[in-house]
Amino acid sequence: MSSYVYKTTRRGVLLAKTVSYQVRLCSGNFRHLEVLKDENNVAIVTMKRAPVNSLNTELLTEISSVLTDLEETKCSGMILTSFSDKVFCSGLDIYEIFKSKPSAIGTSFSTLLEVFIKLYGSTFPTVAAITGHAPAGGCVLGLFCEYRIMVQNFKIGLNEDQLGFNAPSPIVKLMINTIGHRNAELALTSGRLFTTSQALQVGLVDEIAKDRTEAFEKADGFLRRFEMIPPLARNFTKQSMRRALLQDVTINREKYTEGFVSMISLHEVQQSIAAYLDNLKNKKRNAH
Ligand SMILES: CCCC/C=C\CC(=O)SCCNC(=O)CCNC(=O)[C@H](O)C(C)(C)COP(=O)(O)OP(=O)(O)OC[C@H]1O[C@@H](n2cnc3c(N)ncnc32)[C@H](O)[C@@H]1OP(=O)(O)O
Repeated sequence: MSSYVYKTTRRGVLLAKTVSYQVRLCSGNFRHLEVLKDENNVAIVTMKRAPVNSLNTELLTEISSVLTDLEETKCSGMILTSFSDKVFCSGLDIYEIFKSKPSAIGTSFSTLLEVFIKLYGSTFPTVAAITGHAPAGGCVLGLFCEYRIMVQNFKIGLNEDQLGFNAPSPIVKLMINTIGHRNAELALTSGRLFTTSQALQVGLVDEIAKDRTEAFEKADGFLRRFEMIPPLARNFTKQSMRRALLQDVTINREKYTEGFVSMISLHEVQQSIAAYLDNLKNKKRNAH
């Protein structure tokens, strides 16, 4: 078997071309995720929905159920990453929000908010090893984590305005909390995608890695910071800092979902998405 297994150890992270007997698979049968746990109960959750990890409802539901499993099994930390060395996650599956029924758009967005609540509010430390581009919902997944390490020479950001709609308010708040009001306003209104080094400068990511292996070493380093910190204290502090936003999303999930569906269903927005998709296809054609 030739799949790679990333094994965290006290001395760092080994990238081993092996099926490691010390790493066990998390329970659950996932189509788009690989979930490994090491002997310290650190989980490595790898999204593997080819080609670009677009977040359809199925993938979002799988992420949500892994998060429940990790809480139940008292996971001591989680690294979220991608199978791809080019794309971390391309955001919501555009085909679930383009020319789709309101109910499908609603389910997709509501499931994203479910992941928001569980990942942003997790009791265990979380880190995103961003091994490639992370536009829109891809950036959002990273923002749900506590720390972001991004491989150099990719792009990340909330480019929703380029698609013709705006990022909903809890996502805007998350961005403001991360990069500050001024930077967030400038970035969001222009749908800006930052290069890895620009993202570091503005605080959208916390560290840069030269490649996947270094990203994992740094992710492991982040998790090891908490080895000597009592988990209960750490979690109380985390929850107290995140409570306001978590409560807002939990209480208003339905309202935010309805708002998102209404916005996406607008004729002008659907036209913008169509133009964006054309542009994406043309770029691809011109590249060949
Ligand atoms: C703010 C939060 C509120 C709502 C949350 C989120 C909203 C969203 O997330 S909307 C989605 C926004 N996403 C994007 O704008 C990303 C668009 N994609 C890209 O920029 C590039 O594809 C990417 C840089 C990710 C990768 O580039 P390449 O490696 O060059 O691949 P291709 O562009 O050739 O793409 C391959 C294949 O995948 C399809 N694709 C890409 N992104 C998506 C997507 N988000 N959903 C569905 N499908 C996607 C793309 O069309 C290609 O398909 P084929 O042409 O059939 O091969």
